[in-house]
Amino acid sequence: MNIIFYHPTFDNAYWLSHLQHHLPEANIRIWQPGDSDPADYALVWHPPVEMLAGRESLKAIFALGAGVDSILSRLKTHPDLLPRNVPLYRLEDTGMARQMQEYAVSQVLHWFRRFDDYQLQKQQAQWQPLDDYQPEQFTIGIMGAGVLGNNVAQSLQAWGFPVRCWSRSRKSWSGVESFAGPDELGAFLHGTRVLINLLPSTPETENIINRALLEQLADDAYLLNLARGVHVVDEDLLAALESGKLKGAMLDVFRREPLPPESDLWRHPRVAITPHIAAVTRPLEAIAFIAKTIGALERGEATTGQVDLTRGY
Ligand SMILES: NC(=O)C1=CN([C@@H]2O[C@H](COP(=O)(O)OP(=O)(O)OC[C@H]3O[C@@H](n4cnc5c(N)ncnc54)[C@H](OP(=O)(O)O)[C@@H]3O)[C@@H](O)[C@H]2O)C=CC1
Ligand SMILES: O=CC(=O)O
Repeated sequence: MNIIFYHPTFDNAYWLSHLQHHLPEANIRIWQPGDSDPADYALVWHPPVEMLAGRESLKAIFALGAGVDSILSRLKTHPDLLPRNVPLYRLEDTGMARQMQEYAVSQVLHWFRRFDDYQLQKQQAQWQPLDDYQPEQFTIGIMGAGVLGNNVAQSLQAWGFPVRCWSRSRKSWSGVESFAGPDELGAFLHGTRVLINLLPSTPETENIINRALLEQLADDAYLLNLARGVHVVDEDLLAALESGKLKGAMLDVFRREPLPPESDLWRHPRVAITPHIAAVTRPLEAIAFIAKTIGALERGEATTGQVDLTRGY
Protein backbone atom coordinates (compact mmCIF):
# COMPACT_ATOMS: atom_id res chain seq x y z
CA MET A 1 0.00 0.00 0.00
CA ASN A 2 1.37 3.45 -0.98
CA ILE A 3 0.51 6.58 0.96
CA ILE A 4 1.41 10.16 0.04
CA PHE A 5 1.47 12.93 2.64
CA TYR A 6 1.42 16.71 2.26
CA HIS A 7 1.04 19.42 4.89
CA PRO A 8 2.58 22.88 4.46
CA THR A 9 3.47 23.39 8.14
CA PHE A 10 3.42 20.11 10.06
CA ASP A 11 6.56 18.30 11.23
CA ASN A 12 6.69 15.80 8.36
CA ALA A 13 9.27 13.49 9.96
CA TYR A 14 7.18 13.17 13.13
CA TRP A 15 4.02 12.37 11.17
CA LEU A 16 5.81 9.89 8.93
CA SER A 17 7.33 7.94 11.80
CA HIS A 18 4.04 7.67 13.70
CA LEU A 19 2.06 6.80 10.56
CA GLN A 20 4.61 4.10 9.81
CA HIS A 21 4.21 2.75 13.33
CA HIS A 22 0.42 2.43 12.89
CA LEU A 23 0.60 1.18 9.30
CA PRO A 24 3.79 -0.96 9.24
CA GLU A 25 2.97 -2.58 5.90
CA ALA A 26 2.56 0.75 4.06
CA ASN A 27 5.11 2.66 1.97
CA ILE A 28 4.59 6.21 3.14
CA ARG A 29 6.25 9.18 1.47
CA ILE A 30 6.15 12.95 1.66
CA TRP A 31 4.73 14.14 -1.65
CA GLN A 32 7.11 16.42 -3.58
CA PRO A 33 6.37 18.38 -6.80
CA GLY A 34 6.86 16.09 -9.78
CA ASP A 35 5.88 12.92 -7.85
CA SER A 36 3.26 11.08 -9.93
CA ASP A 37 4.15 7.59 -8.72
CA PRO A 38 1.23 5.36 -7.70
CA ALA A 39 -0.60 6.00 -4.43
CA ASP A 40 -3.53 4.34 -2.68
CA TYR A 41 -4.19 6.99 -0.06
CA ALA A 42 -3.40 10.71 0.19
CA LEU A 43 -3.21 12.63 3.46
CA VAL A 44 -3.39 16.36 2.79
CA TRP A 45 -3.92 19.91 3.97
CA HIS A 46 -3.99 22.76 1.42
CA PRO A 47 -2.72 20.37 -1.28
CA PRO A 48 -1.18 21.73 -4.48
CA VAL A 49 -3.46 20.97 -7.48
CA GLU A 50 -0.69 18.92 -9.07
CA MET A 51 -0.62 16.51 -6.12
CA LEU A 52 -4.08 14.95 -6.57
CA ALA A 53 -5.09 15.85 -10.14
CA GLY A 54 -5.70 12.74 -12.22
CA ARG A 55 -5.20 10.30 -9.33
CA GLU A 56 -8.50 8.49 -9.99
CA SER A 57 -7.05 5.25 -8.60
CA LEU A 58 -6.75 6.62 -5.05
CA LYS A 59 -8.89 4.68 -2.58
CA ALA A 60 -9.41 7.71 -0.33
CA ILE A 61 -8.15 11.18 0.51
CA PHE A 62 -7.89 12.29 4.14
CA ALA A 63 -8.06 15.98 5.06
CA LEU A 64 -5.84 16.60 8.09
CA GLY A 65 -8.45 18.75 9.83
CA ALA A 66 -12.15 18.79 10.69
CA GLY A 67 -13.32 21.40 8.18
CA VAL A 68 -12.92 20.69 4.47
CA ASP A 69 -13.95 24.15 3.23
CA SER A 70 -10.38 25.08 2.23
CA ILE A 71 -10.31 22.12 -0.18
CA LEU A 72 -13.90 22.32 -1.43
CA SER A 73 -13.86 26.09 -2.03
CA ARG A 74 -10.88 25.68 -4.35
CA LEU A 75 -12.83 23.25 -6.55
CA LYS A 76 -14.58 26.22 -8.20
CA THR A 77 -11.33 27.49 -9.67
CA HIS A 78 -9.53 24.13 -9.82
CA PRO A 79 -12.13 21.45 -10.63
CA ASP A 80 -9.41 18.81 -10.96
CA LEU A 81 -8.09 19.42 -7.42
CA LEU A 82 -9.97 16.32 -6.26
CA PRO A 83 -10.05 13.29 -8.54
CA ARG A 84 -13.59 12.18 -9.37
CA ASN A 85 -15.21 9.36 -7.37
CA VAL A 86 -12.47 9.24 -4.75
CA PRO A 87 -13.98 9.53 -1.24
CA LEU A 88 -12.82 12.44 0.89
CA TYR A 89 -12.55 11.92 4.66
CA ARG A 90 -12.09 14.48 7.40
CA LEU A 91 -10.98 14.21 11.02
CA GLU A 92 -13.83 13.44 13.37
CA ASP A 93 -13.05 14.66 16.87
CA THR A 94 -9.52 13.16 17.22
CA GLY A 95 -9.00 15.26 20.35
CA MET A 96 -10.68 18.40 19.00
CA ALA A 97 -13.94 17.91 20.90
CA ARG A 98 -12.15 18.13 24.24
CA GLN A 99 -10.35 21.31 23.14
CA MET A 100 -13.62 22.88 22.01
CA GLN A 101 -15.21 21.99 25.34
CA GLU A 102 -12.37 23.65 27.25
CA TYR A 103 -12.61 26.78 25.13
CA ALA A 104 -16.39 27.11 25.25
CA VAL A 105 -16.79 26.32 28.96
CA SER A 106 -14.02 28.68 30.04
CA GLN A 107 -15.39 31.58 28.00
CA VAL A 108 -19.05 31.04 28.93
CA LEU A 109 -18.08 30.94 32.62
CA HIS A 110 -16.00 34.10 32.11
CA TRP A 111 -19.11 35.92 30.87
CA PHE A 112 -21.47 34.23 33.34
CA ARG A 113 -19.31 35.27 36.34
CA ARG A 114 -19.09 38.80 34.86
CA PHE A 115 -15.30 38.77 34.70
CA ASP A 116 -15.59 41.03 31.64
CA ASP A 117 -17.45 43.64 33.73
CA TYR A 118 -15.00 43.29 36.63
CA GLN A 119 -12.09 43.75 34.24
CA LEU A 120 -13.59 47.07 33.08
CA GLN A 121 -14.12 48.11 36.71
CA LYS A 122 -10.55 47.21 37.54
CA GLN A 123 -9.33 49.64 34.89
CA GLN A 124 -11.06 52.41 36.90
CA ALA A 125 -9.92 51.09 40.32
CA GLN A 126 -13.60 50.45 41.09
CA TRP A 127 -14.46 48.02 43.93
CA GLN A 128 -18.11 47.20 43.26
CA PRO A 129 -19.75 43.77 43.60
CA LEU A 130 -22.31 43.28 40.79
CA ASP A 131 -25.55 41.27 40.75
CA ASP A 132 -25.04 37.59 39.95
CA TYR A 133 -26.37 36.19 36.69
CA GLN A 134 -28.55 33.10 37.05
CA PRO A 135 -28.08 30.06 34.76
CA GLU A 136 -31.71 30.47 33.55
CA GLN A 137 -30.65 33.86 32.12
CA PHE A 138 -27.86 32.21 30.17
CA THR A 139 -29.46 30.07 27.47
CA ILE A 140 -26.72 28.68 25.24
CA GLY A 141 -27.55 28.29 21.56
CA ILE A 142 -25.18 26.14 19.52
CA MET A 143 -25.32 26.52 15.74
CA GLY A 144 -24.06 23.27 14.25
CA ALA A 145 -24.97 20.11 16.13
CA GLY A 146 -22.31 17.80 14.74
CA VAL A 147 -19.38 16.04 16.38
CA LEU A 148 -18.06 19.21 18.04
CA GLY A 149 -21.43 20.86 18.74
CA ASN A 150 -22.63 17.73 20.50
CA ASN A 151 -19.62 17.62 22.81
CA VAL A 152 -19.80 21.33 23.58
CA ALA A 153 -23.52 20.99 24.37
CA GLN A 154 -22.82 18.19 26.87
CA SER A 155 -20.09 20.12 28.66
CA LEU A 156 -22.23 23.26 29.08
CA GLN A 157 -25.24 21.24 30.21
CA ALA A 158 -23.07 19.85 32.99
CA TRP A 159 -22.72 23.42 34.33
CA GLY A 160 -26.50 23.78 34.52
CA PHE A 161 -27.07 26.11 31.57
CA PRO A 162 -30.14 25.63 29.38
CA VAL A 163 -28.74 24.39 26.05
CA ARG A 164 -30.32 24.37 22.60
CA CYS A 165 -28.91 23.51 19.20
CA TRP A 166 -29.66 24.27 15.56
CA SER A 167 -28.81 21.99 12.65
CA ARG A 168 -30.21 20.77 9.35
CA SER A 169 -31.68 17.61 10.85
CA ARG A 170 -33.37 17.35 14.24
CA LYS A 171 -31.44 15.85 17.16
CA SER A 172 -32.84 13.97 20.12
CA TRP A 173 -30.23 14.69 22.76
CA SER A 174 -31.32 14.36 26.34
CA GLY A 175 -32.03 17.78 27.87
CA VAL A 176 -31.09 19.77 24.74
CA GLU A 177 -33.79 21.58 22.78
CA SER A 178 -33.28 20.89 19.08
CA PHE A 179 -34.20 23.26 16.25
CA ALA A 180 -33.87 22.21 12.63
CA GLY A 181 -33.66 24.03 9.33
CA PRO A 182 -34.17 27.62 8.24
CA ASP A 183 -37.83 27.66 9.39
CA GLU A 184 -36.79 27.12 13.02
CA LEU A 185 -33.80 29.46 13.08
CA GLY A 186 -35.86 32.36 14.44
CA ALA A 187 -37.24 30.29 17.33
CA PHE A 188 -33.72 29.03 18.09
CA LEU A 189 -32.34 32.58 18.27
CA HIS A 190 -35.22 33.96 20.35
CA GLY A 191 -34.01 33.87 23.96
CA THR A 192 -30.48 32.67 23.11
CA ARG A 193 -28.06 34.61 25.31
CA VAL A 194 -24.79 32.98 24.21
CA LEU A 195 -24.52 32.03 20.57
CA ILE A 196 -21.81 29.48 19.84
CA ASN A 197 -20.99 28.88 16.19
CA LEU A 198 -19.84 25.39 15.20
CA LEU A 199 -21.20 25.23 11.67
CA PRO A 200 -19.16 24.09 8.68
CA SER A 201 -18.44 26.70 6.03
CA THR A 202 -20.72 26.02 3.05
CA PRO A 203 -22.48 28.31 0.56
CA GLU A 204 -25.60 28.14 2.83
CA THR A 205 -23.78 29.16 6.01
CA GLU A 206 -21.55 31.95 4.67
CA ASN A 207 -22.44 35.36 6.22
CA ILE A 208 -25.12 33.67 8.34
CA ILE A 209 -24.19 35.68 11.46
CA ASN A 210 -25.36 39.03 10.18
CA ARG A 211 -27.40 41.99 11.42
CA ALA A 212 -30.77 40.28 10.94
CA LEU A 213 -29.62 37.24 12.91
CA LEU A 214 -27.93 39.17 15.73
CA GLU A 215 -31.05 41.30 16.25
CA GLN A 216 -33.05 38.18 17.12
CA LEU A 217 -30.82 37.19 20.06
CA ALA A 218 -31.65 38.05 23.67
CA ASP A 219 -30.47 41.47 24.84
CA ASP A 220 -26.91 41.65 26.20
CA ALA A 221 -26.03 38.57 24.17
CA TYR A 222 -22.58 37.12 23.55
CA LEU A 223 -21.07 35.52 20.45
CA LEU A 224 -18.46 32.78 20.44
CA ASN A 225 -17.23 32.03 16.93
CA LEU A 226 -15.30 28.77 16.89
CA ALA A 227 -15.99 27.68 13.32
CA ARG A 228 -15.00 29.91 10.39
CA GLY A 229 -14.58 33.66 9.82
CA VAL A 230 -16.79 33.70 6.72
CA HIS A 231 -19.80 32.91 8.89
CA VAL A 232 -19.72 36.39 10.44
CA VAL A 233 -20.33 39.76 8.77
CA ASP A 234 -17.75 41.75 10.75
CA GLU A 235 -19.40 45.16 10.21
CA ASP A 236 -22.70 43.80 11.54
CA LEU A 237 -20.95 42.30 14.55
CA LEU A 238 -19.26 45.63 15.36
CA ALA A 239 -22.59 47.47 14.88
CA ALA A 240 -24.34 45.06 17.27
CA LEU A 241 -21.60 45.66 19.87
CA GLU A 242 -21.94 49.42 19.44
CA SER A 243 -25.74 49.34 19.72
CA GLY A 244 -25.47 47.33 22.95
CA LYS A 245 -27.38 44.35 21.51
CA LEU A 246 -24.23 42.28 21.92
CA LYS A 247 -22.33 42.57 25.17
CA GLY A 248 -19.24 40.74 24.01
CA ALA A 249 -17.69 38.48 21.41
CA MET A 250 -14.88 36.00 21.44
CA LEU A 251 -13.53 35.12 18.02
CA ASP A 252 -11.10 32.36 17.11
CA VAL A 253 -11.51 32.50 13.33
CA PHE A 254 -11.53 35.29 10.77
CA ARG A 255 -12.34 36.00 7.16
CA ARG A 256 -8.68 36.80 6.62
CA GLU A 257 -6.10 34.95 8.70
CA PRO A 258 -3.87 36.20 10.17
CA LEU A 259 -6.34 38.97 11.09
CA PRO A 260 -4.86 42.11 9.47
CA PRO A 261 -3.47 44.71 11.93
CA GLU A 262 -5.88 47.36 10.58
CA SER A 263 -9.00 45.35 11.55
CA ASP A 264 -11.22 47.21 14.03
CA LEU A 265 -11.80 43.88 15.79
CA TRP A 266 -8.31 44.06 17.33
CA ARG A 267 -9.12 47.35 19.05
CA HIS A 268 -12.67 46.75 20.23
CA PRO A 269 -12.67 46.56 24.05
CA ARG A 270 -15.41 43.92 24.15
CA VAL A 271 -13.95 41.62 21.51
CA ALA A 272 -11.53 38.90 22.57
CA ILE A 273 -9.38 37.19 19.97
CA THR A 274 -7.41 33.98 19.64
CA PRO A 275 -5.41 32.97 16.53
CA HIS A 276 -7.42 29.96 15.24
CA ILE A 277 -6.35 27.65 18.04
CA ALA A 278 -9.73 26.60 19.44
CA ALA A 279 -9.07 22.99 18.45
CA VAL A 280 -5.90 21.99 16.66
CA THR A 281 -5.10 18.69 14.97
CA ARG A 282 -3.53 16.34 17.51
CA PRO A 283 -1.16 14.12 15.48
CA LEU A 284 -1.40 10.93 17.50
CA GLU A 285 -5.21 10.91 17.69
CA ALA A 286 -5.46 11.91 14.02
CA ILE A 287 -3.07 9.17 12.94
CA ALA A 288 -4.97 6.56 14.98
CA PHE A 289 -8.23 7.63 13.28
CA ILE A 290 -6.67 7.56 9.79
CA ALA A 291 -5.03 4.17 10.37
CA LYS A 292 -8.29 2.74 11.72
CA THR A 293 -10.22 4.08 8.73
CA ILE A 294 -7.68 2.79 6.19
CA GLY A 295 -7.88 -0.61 7.89
CA ALA A 296 -11.67 -0.59 7.63
CA LEU A 297 -11.54 0.47 3.96
CA GLU A 298 -9.05 -2.30 3.16
CA ARG A 299 -11.32 -4.87 4.81
CA GLY A 300 -14.45 -3.45 3.17
CA GLU A 301 -15.94 -2.47 6.53
CA ALA A 302 -18.07 0.56 7.40
CA THR A 303 -16.32 3.86 8.11
CA THR A 304 -17.23 7.27 9.52
CA GLY A 305 -15.94 10.71 8.60
CA GLN A 306 -16.63 10.65 4.86
CA VAL A 307 -17.50 14.09 3.52
CA ASP A 308 -20.72 14.44 1.55
CA LEU A 309 -19.47 16.51 -1.37
CA THR A 310 -22.95 17.69 -2.37
CA ARG A 311 -23.72 18.96 1.17
CA GLY A 312 -20.22 20.42 1.45
CA TYR A 313 -19.38 18.97 4.90
N1 LIG B 1 -11.57 26.95 15.21
C1 LIG B 1 -11.02 25.76 15.15
O1 LIG B 1 -9.91 25.56 15.64
C2 LIG B 1 -11.76 24.64 14.51
C3 LIG B 1 -12.91 24.87 13.80
N2 LIG B 1 -13.62 23.81 13.28
C4 LIG B 1 -14.86 24.10 12.55
O2 LIG B 1 -15.94 23.42 13.19
C5 LIG B 1 -16.82 22.94 12.18
C6 LIG B 1 -17.73 21.86 12.74
O3 LIG B 1 -17.02 20.67 12.94
P1 LIG B 1 -17.78 19.29 13.25
O4 LIG B 1 -18.66 19.42 14.43
O5 LIG B 1 -16.75 18.23 13.25
O6 LIG B 1 -18.70 19.18 11.94
P2 LIG B 1 -19.93 18.20 11.64
O7 LIG B 1 -19.95 18.00 10.18
O8 LIG B 1 -19.87 17.02 12.53
O9 LIG B 1 -21.21 19.07 12.08
C7 LIG B 1 -21.73 20.09 11.31
C8 LIG B 1 -23.07 20.50 11.87
O10 LIG B 1 -23.54 21.66 11.18
C9 LIG B 1 -24.87 21.43 10.75
N3 LIG B 1 -25.14 22.18 9.51
C10 LIG B 1 -24.47 22.13 8.34
N4 LIG B 1 -25.02 22.93 7.43
C11 LIG B 1 -26.09 23.51 8.03
C12 LIG B 1 -27.09 24.42 7.61
N5 LIG B 1 -27.09 24.94 6.36
N6 LIG B 1 -28.04 24.78 8.48
C13 LIG B 1 -28.05 24.26 9.74
N7 LIG B 1 -27.13 23.39 10.21
C14 LIG B 1 -26.17 23.01 9.36
C15 LIG B 1 -24.97 19.94 10.51
O11 LIG B 1 -26.32 19.56 10.52
P3 LIG B 1 -26.77 18.00 10.45
O12 LIG B 1 -26.37 17.40 11.78
O13 LIG B 1 -28.22 18.06 10.28
O14 LIG B 1 -26.01 17.41 9.30
C16 LIG B 1 -24.15 19.42 11.70
O15 LIG B 1 -24.95 19.36 12.84
C17 LIG B 1 -15.86 22.50 11.08
O16 LIG B 1 -16.51 22.44 9.83
C18 LIG B 1 -14.79 23.57 11.11
O17 LIG B 1 -15.12 24.63 10.23
C19 LIG B 1 -13.22 22.52 13.47
C20 LIG B 1 -12.09 22.25 14.16
C21 LIG B 1 -11.24 23.28 14.71
O1 LIG C 1 -9.97 24.67 11.84
C1 LIG C 1 -9.48 23.58 11.91
C2 LIG C 1 -10.04 22.40 11.36
O2 LIG C 1 -9.53 21.30 11.67
O3 LIG C 1 -11.01 22.49 10.58
